[in-house]
Amino acid sequence: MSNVSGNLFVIAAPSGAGKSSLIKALLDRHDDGSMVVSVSTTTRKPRPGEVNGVHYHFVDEATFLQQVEEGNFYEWAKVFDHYYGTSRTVIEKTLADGIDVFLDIDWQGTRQVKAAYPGVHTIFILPPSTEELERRLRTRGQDSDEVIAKRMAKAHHEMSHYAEFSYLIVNEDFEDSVANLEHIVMCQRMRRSKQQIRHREVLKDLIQE
Ligand SMILES: Nc1nc2c(ncn2[C@@H]2O[C@H](COP(=O)(O)OP(=O)(O)O)[C@@H](O)[C@H]2O)c(=O)[nH]1
Ligand SMILES: Nc1ncnc2c1ncn2[C@@H]1O[C@H](COP(=O)(O)OP(=O)(O)O)[C@@H](O)[C@H]1O
Repeated sequence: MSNVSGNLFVIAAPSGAGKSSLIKALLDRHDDGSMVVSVSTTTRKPRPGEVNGVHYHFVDEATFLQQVEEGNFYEWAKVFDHYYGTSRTVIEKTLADGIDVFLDIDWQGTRQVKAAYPGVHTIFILPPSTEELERRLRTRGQDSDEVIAKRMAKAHHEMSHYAEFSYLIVNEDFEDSVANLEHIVMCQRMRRSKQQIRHREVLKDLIQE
């Protein structure tokens, strides 16, 4: 167990802007166990290729609402007619172990996390245009026309909350966006370790305060 707690990052975006791909690319670059993405619980049905426990914990509505009652969620919200929530114990334990945690959640959940954990770093991902957003949803090829239409209709509302976030990344060139995301994460890591080292005895020795 580390004596330096991990950083908490929220990454939000309209569906299809690229947040899951960006988080995955960043985690692939840092596969030393120093950062993880939280696996949410949802009542949405799995898409082809999605694995229970890896992409989401897929549950029915009664199970989800029971977990709400039991206070198991750090935050939860209804998005696109389905419930989504973040496990409380996983977040708290992972951060306490010194591991950085990413939450891929919507603006409603972000508000709850900011209230519970003011030190959270919030990042919003924008697509370069509405047309490109729709193109990405279509090329992802995992949602029906009806679902895509619903997601596009909600996109402007989701994007209208961008100013509630500390950082903004326009995901045009994918590699540039991963580099920007990595920069934000590394800067926060350095700030955090500097803050925590300040209180250590060893530093007193080094600078002979
Ligand atoms: N509040 C909240 N939102 C979540 C959670 N998990 C996923 N979401 C959001 O729910 C929305 C839909 O997610 P999903 O169905 O996977 O679609 P995708 O974003 O298009 O891949 C996205 O905005 C996610 O960020 C969660 O645990 N809490
Ligand atoms: N910068 C980019 N340029 C082109 N396509 C992208 C870019 N970023 C992501 N994509 C593609 O857009 C689609 C949606 O990305 P995804 O990560 O699933 O979005 P989200 O998690 O925000 O819903 C995927 O097919 C992904 O490969």
